[in-house]
Amino acid sequence: MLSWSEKYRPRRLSEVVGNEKAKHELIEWAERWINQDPGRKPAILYGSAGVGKTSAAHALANEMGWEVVELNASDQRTAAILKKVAGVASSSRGLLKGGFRLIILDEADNLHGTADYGGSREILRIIRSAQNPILLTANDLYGISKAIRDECDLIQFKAIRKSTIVAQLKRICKSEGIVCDELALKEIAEGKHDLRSAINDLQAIAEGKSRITINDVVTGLRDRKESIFNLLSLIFRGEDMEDVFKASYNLDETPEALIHWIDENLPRQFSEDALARGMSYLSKSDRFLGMVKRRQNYRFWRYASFLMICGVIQAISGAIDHDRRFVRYQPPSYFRKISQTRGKRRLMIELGLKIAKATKTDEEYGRLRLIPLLREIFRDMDRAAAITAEFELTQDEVSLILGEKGKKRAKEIVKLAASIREERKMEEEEGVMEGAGVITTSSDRVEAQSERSERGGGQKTLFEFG
Ligand SMILES: Nc1ncnc2c1ncn2[C@@H]1O[C@H](COP(=O)(O)OP(=O)(O)OP(=O)(O)O)[C@@H](O)[C@H]1O
Repeated sequence: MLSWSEKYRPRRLSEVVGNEKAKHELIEWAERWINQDPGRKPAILYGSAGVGKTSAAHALANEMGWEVVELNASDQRTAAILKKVAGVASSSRGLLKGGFRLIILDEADNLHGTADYGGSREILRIIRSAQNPILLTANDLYGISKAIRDECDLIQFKAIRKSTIVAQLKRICKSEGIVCDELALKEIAEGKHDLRSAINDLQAIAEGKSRITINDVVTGLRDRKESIFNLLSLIFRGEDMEDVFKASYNLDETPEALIHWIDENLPRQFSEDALARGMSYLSKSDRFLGMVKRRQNYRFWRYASFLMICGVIQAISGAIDHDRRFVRYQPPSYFRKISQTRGKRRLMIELGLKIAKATKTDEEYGRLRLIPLLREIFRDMDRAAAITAEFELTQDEVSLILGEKGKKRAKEIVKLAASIREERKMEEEEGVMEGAGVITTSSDRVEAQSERSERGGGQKTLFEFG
């Protein structure tokens, strides 16, 4: 069955509710392309999930009569594929009326996985030579590299107001022939800022009903929220393996998320042998999750789920009678850490790429091996400044290399690096002048040379110790 969020995906910009300013900016942006305005650029539509960014992009293309070439997160966005698909699309004009192809790159803030290696650079190349309009969408604007951001127009999609959500839900109910009181719709919209999740909740609650009341909503929403807690309690109570495994089919979470829930809560409920055995099943399960990632083969999810659910039930079977105490399950702390360190990890990857480029190695080597080495080398201020100048590192990147409490030192290093770069530029200019015969006398040269050594420039090699 088609999900309602797909069924009711807006086809025209006027059907995209809310975000009037963003829609207006989008139309102006499209006009710049139509008029071949010299200031036309690709654009980034950014804002939280489910507020209509992708829908607006498609609706725009539909209204303009533009063909759409779309790459989304599930595509293997290797640089090679990007080159083939987006490269072709961005250099040759479409055939339909309007004459453009609109290239939509969904989740452009998610370009850092292995599959996307090199993708960021490729996108930059494509947007620089674009002959067709390109729209990137992103939840996190700062998840897109600065280089790309600088080359794009930015259009923000804001959270959708509760009243707007309610009005849209009302329209859907009407079209589905469902009688629904306003209070129930308000309850669904409560605390939400996007339409996708509101529509999904409405559909789940309305299934098999021709009328929805506030009670249906309250119980419906509670059931959905509790499903992960229910599953955990079925596992930890050691219920029938087959039943629990089947119950997991209805869970609105991936095995990748479920393993974190089990991992977080298993030690809260069990200890010693049962815990050790349970953890060993989780580690086996995790290997299959790794295979899913590496090979992009989702069939392994089944084995992973089997091991984390049935394996854990098996592992704790002897301990259940001892461990019947009530435990309040907690969401995985891993999720919290991930969201807290997201920006830092991204910066780390960008730094790895920069170092890799400068040292002709790869990103992983740069990040895992060379950053720790640089941390040691950076104890020496002069060398730190020389490398910073050579690699063109920013203050944030130097701070990252220095680690905790390195902020102040990073500032000094970057300042010194700037003066080294300045000095080098002067030296180059002097060289040119010398070549052109401007500095002719030997005393001029001696003066220039002694000035340089006074400033201490150009004496040490970058990685020289001691
Ligand atoms: N502003 C809107 N007007 C009408 N429907 C919307 C709007 N926003 C979201 N929807 C509904 O939610 C669904 C998902 O929206 P869409 O894919 O456009 O969101 P998005 O902002 O691109 O999210 P993501 O960042 O996850 O890609 C649409 O198919 C539509 O049913």
